[in-house]
Amino acid sequence: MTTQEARTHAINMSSVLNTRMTRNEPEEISIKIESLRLSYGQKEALHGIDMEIPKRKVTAYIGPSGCGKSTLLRCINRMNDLVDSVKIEGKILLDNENIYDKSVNVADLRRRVGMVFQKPNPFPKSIFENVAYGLRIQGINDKRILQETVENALRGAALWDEMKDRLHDNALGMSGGQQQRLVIARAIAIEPEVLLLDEPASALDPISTLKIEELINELKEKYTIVIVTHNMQQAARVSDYTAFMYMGDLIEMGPTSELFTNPRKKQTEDYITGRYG
Ligand SMILES: Nc1ncnc2c1ncn2[C@@H]1O[C@H](COP(=O)(O)OP(=O)(O)OP(=O)(O)O)[C@@H](O)[C@H]1O
Repeated sequence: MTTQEARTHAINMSSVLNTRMTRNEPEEISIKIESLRLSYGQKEALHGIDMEIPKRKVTAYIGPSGCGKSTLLRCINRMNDLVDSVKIEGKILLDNENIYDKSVNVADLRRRVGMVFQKPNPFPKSIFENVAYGLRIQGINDKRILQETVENALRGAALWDEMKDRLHDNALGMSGGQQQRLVIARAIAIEPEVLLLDEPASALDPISTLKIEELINELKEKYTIVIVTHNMQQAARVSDYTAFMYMGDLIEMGPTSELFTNPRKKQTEDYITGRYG
């Protein structure tokens, strides 16, 4: 990219941000990551991350492929525990409790910290049963409670109006964008505190992407949201805070408007102006 192109790119980014205010007031913190190191076998993928994630805000992780965004995201609900060779040191405090403490029940943790992946993964069941799933595995089978929860979750995921007459149809018959909102409804049905979104819109068309972005904006009223995205415009549109990662390190984190218009580190500037990545 030429210097002129980089400048134009930066101007485009700042126009995405032009309605956003710089935030300096202290935020309530939901998640505190302290000296987090993670290795897959002999290879260290996170080299000691310290980060504070504000409550009921959207925090975006950006950075070049392989820098550790998804790995860090998966640490927040201990999904990496499922990888055989993994070794994790450090702490992640969720409301001041270390989620890596031996006393922590991982199933409880995953109820508090829901996750949505890049590819929608509904179960081959009805729309209703997909959303009710989390309640059913908690042993809740009361019809009235299930109906109320499913309706609220579908409303919360902006799907109710589209789906209210199709609740007993198979979820696999929905479009990709609808399936992704269904998976979000499934996640919010059990009222988590945190929602982790790993590139939730990268497999979707532009209109479905827009719907997911609008949804994220609404969901942050109730949930702390952390999103991994490859798309810097998307990070600029949906997030309040952005963390730029590079090769297993957190390079800088700050209010999105500041990070994109006035990055403190040269590596961040090079990345957001498209010089690498
Ligand atoms: N299950 C795994 N086993 C071994 N190595 C892994 C595993 N998952 C990720 N890695 C390695 O850890 C590093 C960080 O990967 P990660 O997927 O977290 O990066 P990322 O920034 O999310 O990348 P992308 O944007 O391409 O998804 C990479 O070098 C990757 O190859």
